Amino acid sequence: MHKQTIVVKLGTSVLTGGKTRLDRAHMIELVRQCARLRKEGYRIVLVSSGAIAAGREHLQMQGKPLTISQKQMLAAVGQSQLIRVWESLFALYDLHVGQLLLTRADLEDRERYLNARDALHAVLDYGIIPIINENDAVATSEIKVGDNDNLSARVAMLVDADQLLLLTDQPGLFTADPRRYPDAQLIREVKVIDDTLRRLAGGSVSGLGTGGMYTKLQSADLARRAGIAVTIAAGRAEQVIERVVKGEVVGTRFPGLITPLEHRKQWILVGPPPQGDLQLDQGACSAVIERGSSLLPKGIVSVSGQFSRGSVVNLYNPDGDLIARGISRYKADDLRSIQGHHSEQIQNLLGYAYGPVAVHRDDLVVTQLATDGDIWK
Ligand SMILES: Nc1ncnc2c1ncn2[C@@H]1O[C@H](COP(=O)(O)OP(=O)(O)O)[C@@H](O)[C@H]1O
Ligand SMILES: N[C@@H](CCC(=O)OP(=O)(O)O)C(=O)O
Repeated sequence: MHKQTIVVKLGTSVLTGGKTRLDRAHMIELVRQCARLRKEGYRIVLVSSGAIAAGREHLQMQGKPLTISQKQMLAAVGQSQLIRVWESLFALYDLHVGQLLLTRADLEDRERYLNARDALHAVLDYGIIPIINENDAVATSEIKVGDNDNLSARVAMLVDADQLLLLTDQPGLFTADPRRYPDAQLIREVKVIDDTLRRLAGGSVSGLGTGGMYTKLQSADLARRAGIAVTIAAGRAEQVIERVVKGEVVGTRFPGLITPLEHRKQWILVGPPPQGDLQLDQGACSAVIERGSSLLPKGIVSVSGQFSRGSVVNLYNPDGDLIARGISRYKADDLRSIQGHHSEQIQNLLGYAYGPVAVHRDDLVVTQLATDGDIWK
Protein backbone atom coordinates (compact mmCIF):
# COMPACT_ATOMS: atom_id res chain seq x y z
CA MET A 1 0.00 0.00 0.00
CA HIS A 2 1.50 3.33 -1.03
CA LYS A 3 1.38 6.48 1.01
CA GLN A 4 -0.10 9.66 -0.38
CA THR A 5 0.07 10.60 -4.06
CA ILE A 6 1.64 14.03 -4.51
CA VAL A 7 1.53 16.09 -7.71
CA VAL A 8 4.28 18.72 -7.85
CA LYS A 9 3.99 21.42 -10.49
CA LEU A 10 7.24 23.23 -11.22
CA GLY A 11 6.88 26.53 -13.02
CA THR A 12 9.43 27.88 -15.47
CA SER A 13 10.23 30.46 -12.80
CA VAL A 14 11.41 27.69 -10.44
CA LEU A 15 13.35 25.74 -13.05
CA THR A 16 15.23 28.77 -14.37
CA GLY A 17 15.39 30.96 -11.28
CA GLY A 18 14.33 33.81 -13.55
CA LYS A 19 17.33 33.30 -15.87
CA THR A 20 17.37 32.16 -19.47
CA ARG A 21 18.62 28.64 -18.77
CA LEU A 22 17.64 25.66 -16.66
CA ASP A 23 19.08 25.86 -13.17
CA ARG A 24 20.38 22.30 -12.83
CA ALA A 25 21.80 22.93 -9.38
CA HIS A 26 18.32 23.71 -8.13
CA MET A 27 16.70 20.93 -10.12
CA ILE A 28 18.85 18.41 -8.28
CA GLU A 29 17.64 19.82 -4.96
CA LEU A 30 14.07 19.17 -6.07
CA VAL A 31 14.97 15.69 -7.29
CA ARG A 32 16.62 14.89 -3.96
CA GLN A 33 13.40 15.76 -2.12
CA CYS A 34 11.25 13.73 -4.51
CA ALA A 35 13.63 10.77 -4.25
CA ARG A 36 13.49 10.78 -0.45
CA LEU A 37 9.71 10.89 -0.48
CA ARG A 38 9.61 8.16 -3.09
CA LYS A 39 11.80 5.95 -0.87
CA GLU A 40 9.35 6.54 1.99
CA GLY A 41 6.55 5.20 -0.19
CA TYR A 42 4.94 8.38 -1.51
CA ARG A 43 3.91 8.43 -5.15
CA ILE A 44 5.35 11.49 -6.86
CA VAL A 45 4.10 12.99 -10.12
CA LEU A 46 5.90 15.98 -11.62
CA VAL A 47 4.24 18.48 -13.92
CA SER A 48 7.27 20.23 -15.32
CA SER A 49 7.21 23.45 -17.31
CA GLY A 50 10.44 24.70 -18.84
CA ALA A 51 10.42 23.16 -22.33
CA ILE A 52 10.39 26.53 -24.06
CA ALA A 53 13.05 27.88 -21.70
CA ALA A 54 15.19 24.79 -22.33
CA GLY A 55 14.75 25.24 -26.09
CA ARG A 56 15.90 28.84 -25.88
CA GLU A 57 18.90 27.77 -23.89
CA HIS A 58 19.82 24.98 -26.28
CA LEU A 59 19.56 27.14 -29.38
CA GLN A 60 21.05 30.13 -27.57
CA MET A 61 18.14 32.20 -28.73
CA GLN A 62 18.17 35.81 -27.66
CA GLY A 63 14.86 37.49 -26.86
CA LYS A 64 11.54 35.88 -26.08
CA PRO A 65 9.73 33.70 -28.61
CA LEU A 66 6.91 35.69 -30.11
CA THR A 67 5.01 33.60 -32.60
CA ILE A 68 3.21 30.34 -31.94
CA SER A 69 5.38 28.52 -34.44
CA GLN A 70 8.53 29.78 -32.68
CA LYS A 71 7.18 28.46 -29.40
CA GLN A 72 6.28 25.14 -31.02
CA MET A 73 9.78 24.85 -32.43
CA LEU A 74 11.38 25.75 -29.07
CA ALA A 75 9.15 23.27 -27.24
CA ALA A 76 10.08 20.52 -29.72
CA VAL A 77 13.77 21.19 -29.13
CA GLY A 78 13.47 21.98 -25.43
CA GLN A 79 11.22 19.16 -24.25
CA SER A 80 13.80 16.52 -25.13
CA GLN A 81 16.53 18.56 -23.42
CA LEU A 82 14.34 19.02 -20.37
CA ILE A 83 13.47 15.35 -20.01
CA ARG A 84 17.11 14.39 -20.47
CA VAL A 85 18.07 16.60 -17.55
CA TRP A 86 15.32 15.15 -15.35
CA GLU A 87 16.23 11.62 -16.41
CA SER A 88 19.91 12.06 -15.57
CA LEU A 89 19.15 13.70 -12.21
CA PHE A 90 16.66 11.04 -11.09
CA ALA A 91 19.08 8.33 -12.28
CA LEU A 92 21.49 9.54 -9.58
CA TYR A 93 18.91 8.19 -7.12
CA ASP A 94 18.25 5.01 -9.10
CA LEU A 95 14.84 6.27 -10.14
CA HIS A 96 13.33 6.06 -13.60
CA VAL A 97 11.17 8.71 -15.17
CA GLY A 98 8.39 8.40 -17.76
CA GLN A 99 7.41 11.29 -20.01
CA LEU A 100 3.76 12.06 -20.76
CA LEU A 101 2.88 14.96 -23.04
CA LEU A 102 -0.78 15.85 -22.96
CA THR A 103 -3.13 18.23 -24.72
CA ARG A 104 -6.63 19.31 -23.81
CA ALA A 105 -8.06 16.83 -26.29
CA ASP A 106 -6.49 13.96 -24.33
CA LEU A 107 -8.41 15.05 -21.26
CA GLU A 108 -11.73 16.05 -22.80
CA ASP A 109 -12.50 12.91 -24.70
CA ARG A 110 -13.67 10.30 -22.20
CA GLU A 111 -11.83 7.42 -23.85
CA ARG A 112 -8.55 9.31 -24.18
CA TYR A 113 -8.94 10.54 -20.61
CA LEU A 114 -9.24 6.97 -19.39
CA ASN A 115 -6.24 5.99 -21.53
CA ALA A 116 -4.16 8.76 -20.00
CA ARG A 117 -5.30 7.70 -16.54
CA ASP A 118 -4.36 4.06 -17.18
CA ALA A 119 -0.96 5.10 -18.53
CA LEU A 120 -0.26 7.25 -15.48
CA HIS A 121 -1.32 4.55 -13.07
CA ALA A 122 0.81 1.98 -14.90
CA VAL A 123 3.85 4.25 -14.65
CA LEU A 124 3.21 4.88 -10.95
CA ASP A 125 2.61 1.18 -10.22
CA TYR A 126 6.13 0.48 -11.53
CA GLY A 127 7.60 3.00 -9.10
CA ILE A 128 8.48 5.34 -11.96
CA ILE A 129 8.20 9.13 -11.66
CA PRO A 130 5.84 10.47 -14.36
CA ILE A 131 6.99 13.81 -15.74
CA ILE A 132 4.19 15.60 -17.50
CA ASN A 133 4.04 18.67 -19.70
CA GLU A 134 1.66 20.04 -22.24
CA ASN A 135 2.48 18.83 -25.74
CA ASP A 136 3.33 22.36 -26.82
CA ALA A 137 4.93 21.28 -30.09
CA VAL A 138 1.60 20.12 -31.53
CA ALA A 139 -0.96 21.93 -29.41
CA THR A 140 -2.23 25.14 -30.92
CA SER A 141 -4.30 27.49 -28.80
CA GLU A 142 -7.61 25.76 -29.58
CA ILE A 143 -6.46 22.41 -28.29
CA LYS A 144 -4.26 23.55 -25.42
CA VAL A 145 -5.02 23.50 -21.75
CA GLY A 146 -2.83 26.57 -22.05
CA ASP A 147 -0.93 26.57 -18.81
CA ASN A 148 0.58 23.98 -16.56
CA ASP A 149 -1.27 25.22 -13.48
CA ASN A 150 -4.59 24.08 -14.96
CA LEU A 151 -2.94 21.00 -16.44
CA SER A 152 -1.61 20.01 -13.01
CA ALA A 153 -5.09 20.18 -11.44
CA ARG A 154 -6.37 17.85 -14.14
CA VAL A 155 -3.44 15.52 -13.62
CA ALA A 156 -4.04 15.55 -9.86
CA MET A 157 -7.64 14.52 -10.54
CA LEU A 158 -6.50 11.80 -12.95
CA VAL A 159 -4.23 10.17 -10.38
CA ASP A 160 -6.58 10.75 -7.42
CA ALA A 161 -3.87 12.77 -5.74
CA ASP A 162 -3.95 13.70 -2.08
CA GLN A 163 -1.97 16.91 -2.52
CA LEU A 164 -1.08 19.31 -5.31
CA LEU A 165 1.91 21.61 -4.87
CA LEU A 166 2.13 24.60 -7.20
CA LEU A 167 5.73 25.70 -6.86
CA THR A 168 6.63 29.13 -8.18
CA ASP A 169 8.92 32.13 -7.65
CA GLN A 170 6.83 33.70 -4.86
CA PRO A 171 6.29 32.39 -1.32
CA GLY A 172 2.58 32.00 -2.07
CA LEU A 173 -0.51 34.02 -2.94
CA PHE A 174 -0.32 37.63 -1.75
CA THR A 175 -2.99 40.27 -1.30
CA ALA A 176 -1.53 41.86 -4.47
CA ASP A 177 1.30 41.06 -6.87
CA PRO A 178 4.38 41.51 -4.66
CA ARG A 179 6.49 42.48 -7.66
CA ARG A 180 4.42 45.60 -7.97
CA TYR A 181 3.19 46.06 -4.39
CA PRO A 182 6.01 45.29 -1.95
CA ASP A 183 3.67 45.79 1.02
CA ALA A 184 1.39 42.96 -0.10
CA GLN A 185 0.73 40.32 2.56
CA LEU A 186 1.05 36.58 2.18
CA ILE A 187 -2.30 34.80 2.48
CA ARG A 188 -1.78 31.70 4.61
CA GLU A 189 -5.00 29.82 4.03
CA VAL A 190 -7.84 30.09 1.55
CA LYS A 191 -11.17 28.41 2.19
CA VAL A 192 -13.28 30.35 -0.27
CA ILE A 193 -12.25 31.15 -3.82
CA ASP A 194 -14.51 33.96 -4.91
CA ASP A 195 -14.34 36.93 -7.27
CA THR A 196 -12.71 39.14 -4.62
CA LEU A 197 -9.83 36.71 -4.32
CA ARG A 198 -9.59 36.27 -8.08
CA ARG A 199 -9.11 40.02 -8.41
CA LEU A 200 -6.00 39.83 -6.18
CA ALA A 201 -4.41 37.29 -8.43
CA GLY A 202 -2.57 38.90 -11.29
CA GLY A 203 -1.00 37.47 -14.39
CA SER A 204 2.65 36.67 -14.99
CA VAL A 205 4.85 39.72 -15.42
CA SER A 206 8.19 37.94 -15.63
CA GLY A 207 7.56 37.01 -19.23
CA LEU A 208 8.76 33.49 -18.39
CA GLY A 209 5.69 31.96 -16.78
CA THR A 210 2.20 31.54 -18.18
CA GLY A 211 -0.80 32.80 -16.27
CA GLY A 212 0.71 34.03 -13.01
CA MET A 213 -1.40 33.59 -9.89
CA TYR A 214 -4.65 33.76 -11.81
CA THR A 215 -4.19 30.32 -13.35
CA LYS A 216 -2.89 28.98 -10.02
CA LEU A 217 -6.19 29.99 -8.43
CA GLN A 218 -8.12 28.29 -11.22
CA SER A 219 -6.06 25.20 -10.62
CA ALA A 220 -6.59 25.31 -6.85
CA ASP A 221 -10.31 25.82 -7.38
CA LEU A 222 -10.58 22.69 -9.52
CA ALA A 223 -8.35 20.46 -7.42
CA ARG A 224 -9.88 21.31 -4.06
CA ARG A 225 -13.31 20.43 -5.39
CA ALA A 226 -11.93 16.99 -6.04
CA GLY A 227 -10.91 16.87 -2.36
CA ILE A 228 -7.22 17.53 -3.12
CA ALA A 229 -5.32 19.87 -0.78
CA VAL A 230 -3.42 22.52 -2.73
CA THR A 231 -0.38 24.56 -1.69
CA ILE A 232 1.18 27.46 -3.56
CA ALA A 233 4.73 27.94 -2.33
CA ALA A 234 8.21 29.01 -3.35
CA GLY A 235 10.01 26.31 -5.28
CA ARG A 236 13.28 27.62 -3.86
CA ALA A 237 12.27 27.47 -0.22
CA GLU A 238 14.37 24.96 1.69
CA GLN A 239 13.02 21.37 1.54
CA VAL A 240 9.72 22.83 0.40
CA ILE A 241 8.25 19.64 -1.05
CA GLU A 242 9.05 17.52 1.97
CA ARG A 243 7.85 20.15 4.43
CA VAL A 244 4.50 20.58 2.72
CA VAL A 245 3.99 16.85 2.35
CA LYS A 246 4.74 16.34 6.05
CA GLY A 247 2.06 18.87 6.95
CA GLU A 248 4.09 21.97 7.74
CA VAL A 249 2.33 25.22 6.90
CA VAL A 250 4.32 26.69 4.02
CA GLY A 251 3.06 29.27 1.56
CA THR A 252 -0.67 29.44 0.84
CA ARG A 253 -2.80 26.42 1.57
CA PHE A 254 -6.19 25.57 0.11
CA PRO A 255 -7.70 22.65 2.03
CA GLY A 256 -9.52 20.15 -0.15
CA LEU A 257 -13.29 20.16 0.20
CA ILE A 258 -14.44 17.73 2.86
CA THR A 259 -17.16 16.46 0.57
CA PRO A 260 -15.42 16.24 -2.79
CA LEU A 261 -17.32 16.25 -6.02
CA GLU A 262 -18.00 12.79 -7.31
CA HIS A 263 -16.05 11.80 -10.44
CA ARG A 264 -19.00 12.44 -12.70
CA LYS A 265 -19.19 16.05 -11.56
CA GLN A 266 -15.44 16.52 -11.79
CA TRP A 267 -15.83 15.42 -15.37
CA ILE A 268 -18.44 18.14 -15.98
CA LEU A 269 -15.89 20.72 -14.83
CA VAL A 270 -12.85 19.52 -16.74
CA GLY A 271 -14.31 17.43 -19.55
CA PRO A 272 -15.84 18.59 -22.81
CA PRO A 273 -15.99 22.35 -23.39
CA PRO A 274 -19.47 23.86 -22.90
CA GLN A 275 -21.51 23.94 -26.11
CA GLY A 276 -24.06 26.56 -25.09
CA ASP A 277 -25.21 29.15 -22.57
CA LEU A 278 -28.42 29.32 -20.54
CA GLN A 279 -29.48 32.65 -19.07
CA LEU A 280 -31.53 32.11 -15.88
CA ASP A 281 -33.93 34.33 -13.97
CA GLN A 282 -33.21 35.25 -10.37
CA GLY A 283 -35.57 32.64 -8.94
CA ALA A 284 -33.87 29.84 -10.82
CA CYS A 285 -30.44 31.08 -9.72
CA SER A 286 -31.48 31.01 -6.06
CA ALA A 287 -32.99 27.56 -6.48
CA VAL A 288 -29.81 26.22 -8.07
CA ILE A 289 -27.29 27.94 -5.78
CA GLU A 290 -29.05 28.07 -2.44
CA ARG A 291 -31.53 25.23 -2.47
CA GLY A 292 -29.56 22.73 -4.49
CA SER A 293 -32.44 22.26 -6.96
CA SER A 294 -32.42 21.08 -10.54
CA LEU A 295 -32.93 23.69 -13.25
CA LEU A 296 -36.47 23.72 -14.62
CA PRO A 297 -37.34 25.14 -18.06
CA LYS A 298 -39.48 27.78 -16.29
CA GLY A 299 -36.34 29.54 -14.98
CA ILE A 300 -34.59 29.79 -18.36
CA VAL A 301 -34.76 33.21 -19.99
CA SER A 302 -32.67 32.55 -23.08
CA VAL A 303 -30.62 29.84 -24.74
CA SER A 304 -27.62 30.44 -26.97
CA GLY A 305 -25.69 28.01 -29.10
CA GLN A 306 -26.61 24.85 -30.94
CA PHE A 307 -26.13 21.74 -28.85
CA SER A 308 -27.53 18.29 -28.59
CA ARG A 309 -29.09 16.56 -25.63
CA GLY A 310 -26.35 15.51 -23.20
CA SER A 311 -24.08 18.47 -23.96
CA VAL A 312 -22.36 20.50 -21.28
CA VAL A 313 -23.77 24.03 -20.95
CA ASN A 314 -22.94 27.08 -18.84
CA LEU A 315 -25.62 28.66 -16.62
CA TYR A 316 -25.57 32.44 -16.09
CA ASN A 317 -27.40 34.73 -13.66
CA PRO A 318 -29.21 37.91 -14.80
CA ASP A 319 -25.97 39.90 -14.28
CA GLY A 320 -24.20 37.67 -16.75
CA ASP A 321 -22.05 35.87 -14.13
CA LEU A 322 -21.36 32.20 -14.59
CA ILE A 323 -23.06 30.35 -11.73
CA ALA A 324 -23.03 26.71 -12.74
CA ARG A 325 -22.19 24.18 -15.40
CA GLY A 326 -24.22 21.12 -16.21
CA ILE A 327 -25.46 18.58 -18.73
CA SER A 328 -28.59 19.55 -20.63
CA ARG A 329 -31.37 16.99 -20.85
CA TYR A 330 -32.77 18.70 -23.96
CA LYS A 331 -31.17 19.94 -27.18
CA ALA A 332 -30.84 23.69 -27.70
CA ASP A 333 -33.88 24.15 -29.96
CA ASP A 334 -36.07 22.15 -27.57
CA LEU A 335 -34.94 24.32 -24.66
CA ARG A 336 -35.81 27.41 -26.67
CA SER A 337 -39.32 26.02 -27.17
CA ILE A 338 -39.88 25.18 -23.52
CA GLN A 339 -38.01 28.03 -21.80
CA GLY A 340 -40.25 30.02 -19.44
CA HIS A 341 -42.88 27.25 -19.42
CA HIS A 342 -44.02 24.90 -16.69
CA SER A 343 -42.63 21.40 -16.95
CA GLU A 344 -46.13 19.91 -17.39
CA GLN A 345 -46.30 21.67 -20.75
CA ILE A 346 -43.16 20.04 -22.17
CA GLN A 347 -45.05 17.11 -23.70
CA ASN A 348 -47.53 19.44 -25.39
CA LEU A 349 -44.90 21.84 -26.65
CA LEU A 350 -42.48 19.25 -28.02
CA GLY A 351 -44.65 16.21 -28.57
CA TYR A 352 -42.33 14.25 -26.28
CA ALA A 353 -40.59 14.77 -22.96
CA TYR A 354 -37.38 13.58 -21.34
CA GLY A 355 -38.59 14.48 -17.87
CA PRO A 356 -39.42 17.73 -16.10
CA VAL A 357 -35.94 19.24 -15.68
CA ALA A 358 -33.66 21.03 -18.12
CA VAL A 359 -30.51 20.30 -16.12
CA HIS A 360 -30.77 17.74 -13.34
CA ARG A 361 -29.10 18.40 -10.02
CA ASP A 362 -27.02 15.23 -10.42
CA ASP A 363 -25.59 16.66 -13.63
CA LEU A 364 -24.93 20.15 -12.33
CA VAL A 365 -21.96 21.80 -10.63
CA VAL A 366 -22.38 25.21 -9.03
CA THR A 367 -19.28 27.20 -9.84
CA GLN A 368 -19.93 30.63 -8.46
CA LEU A 369 -19.60 30.11 -4.74
CA ALA A 370 -16.62 28.22 -3.48
CA THR A 371 -17.70 27.32 0.03
CA ASP A 372 -17.04 24.33 2.14
CA GLY A 373 -20.68 23.46 2.39
CA ASP A 374 -22.59 20.84 0.49
CA ILE A 375 -23.48 23.31 -2.20
CA TRP A 376 -21.32 21.44 -4.69
CA LYS A 377 -23.32 18.25 -4.49
N1 LIG B 1 -1.47 38.14 -5.76
C1 LIG B 1 -0.29 37.65 -6.20
N2 LIG B 1 0.52 36.99 -5.32
C2 LIG B 1 1.72 36.47 -5.74
N3 LIG B 1 2.17 36.56 -7.01
C3 LIG B 1 1.41 37.20 -7.93
C4 LIG B 1 0.14 37.76 -7.57
N4 LIG B 1 -0.41 38.31 -8.67
C5 LIG B 1 0.45 38.10 -9.69
N5 LIG B 1 1.56 37.43 -9.27
C6 LIG B 1 2.70 37.07 -10.13
O1 LIG B 1 2.64 35.68 -10.43
C7 LIG B 1 3.98 35.28 -10.76
C8 LIG B 1 4.10 33.76 -10.72
O2 LIG B 1 3.46 33.18 -11.83
P1 LIG B 1 4.25 32.77 -13.17
O3 LIG B 1 5.13 33.88 -13.61
O4 LIG B 1 3.25 32.24 -14.12
O5 LIG B 1 5.22 31.64 -12.61
P2 LIG B 1 5.36 30.07 -12.86
O6 LIG B 1 6.36 29.93 -13.95
O7 LIG B 1 5.88 29.59 -11.55
O8 LIG B 1 4.01 29.51 -13.19
C9 LIG B 1 4.81 35.99 -9.73
O9 LIG B 1 6.12 36.20 -10.17
C10 LIG B 1 4.06 37.30 -9.49
O10 LIG B 1 4.66 38.39 -10.14
N1 LIG C 1 4.48 24.06 -21.36
C1 LIG C 1 5.30 25.26 -21.24
C2 LIG C 1 5.03 25.99 -19.94
C3 LIG C 1 3.63 26.52 -19.77
C4 LIG C 1 3.41 27.12 -18.40
O1 LIG C 1 2.32 27.05 -17.83
O2 LIG C 1 4.48 27.75 -17.81
P1 LIG C 1 4.58 28.14 -16.27
O3 LIG C 1 3.61 29.27 -15.97
O4 LIG C 1 6.00 28.56 -16.10
O5 LIG C 1 4.24 26.94 -15.45
C5 LIG C 1 6.77 24.89 -21.29
O6 LIG C 1 7.13 23.75 -20.97
O7 LIG C 1 7.59 25.75 -21.62
